[in-house]
Amino acid sequence: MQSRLVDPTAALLALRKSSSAQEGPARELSLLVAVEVGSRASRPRPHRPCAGGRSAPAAAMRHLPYFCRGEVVRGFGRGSKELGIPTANFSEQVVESFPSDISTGIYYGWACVGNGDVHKMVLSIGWNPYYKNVKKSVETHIIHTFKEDFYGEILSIVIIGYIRPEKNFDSLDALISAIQDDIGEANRKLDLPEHLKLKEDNFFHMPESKLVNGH
Ligand SMILES: Cc1cc2nc3c(=O)[nH]c(=O)nc-3n(C[C@H](O)[C@H](O)[C@H](O)COP(=O)(O)O)c2cc1C
Ligand SMILES: Nc1ncnc2c1ncn2[C@@H]1O[C@H](COP(=O)(O)OP(=O)(O)O)[C@@H](O)[C@H]1O
Repeated sequence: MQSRLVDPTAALLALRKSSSAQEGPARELSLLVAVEVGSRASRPRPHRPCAGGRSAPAAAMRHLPYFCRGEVVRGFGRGSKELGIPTANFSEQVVESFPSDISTGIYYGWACVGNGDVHKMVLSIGWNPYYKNVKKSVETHIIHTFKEDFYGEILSIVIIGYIRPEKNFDSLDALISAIQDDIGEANRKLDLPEHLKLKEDNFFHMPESKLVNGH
């Protein structure tokens, strides 16, 4: 499934038509969350998305800024334990809803857990060549210290800029060091005024119940 941000009521009606097996508000919310993914075709683009001074693939840039919302699910548990850098994973359904031609690689943007504050983030899209994953994943490291895990919560992100392609590394230390550099780059880029604007976007202030009701 690939979908742009659409009128939530229309999306819900379309989904109701296509899935009659399970009914009820919880089902409606999960379906709607799954489709609440995409760039905003009608939204004026306030800036050209950035590529960290390097040339970024056109397939990365044309989809940015990219808005996405979905539940946080479990991954392999390596982020915290092996890297010391936890990454919140989206479900397979949300990963599949990304444009099929969006470049794999490392990106930066803004993220919000539930109705919490909006924080800087770095994001990895792809197969994690160092670990040779079989399934594509979309993983967000939020540049903030949380008191506890937030599995099952709704993570909202806007992807703004591309940093680099995914790479294999000779050692775990080299991978960690590259991710730390990405975090540094994201930190600097996101302080630019044109990026700060997206932090205030209404997307981060839409309670899920409103989306379900289509208001
Ligand atoms: C900013 C950032 C950059 C990353 N770069 C790479 C990379 O170049 N190569 C790679 O194999 N994995 C990369 N990863 C993915 C990590 O390997 C992955 O997050 C880690 O394996 C944890 O996965 P898990 O959440 O499934 O446990 C990156 C992750 C982040 C957040
Ligand atoms: N700053 C953070 N960024 C992302 N996830 C975080 C952060 N702090 C805590 N977490 C929690 O850690 C989890 C990711 O840890 P990780 O070890 O990568 O496990 P997994 O492989 O299950 O994603 C997230 O799902 C979230 O619940």
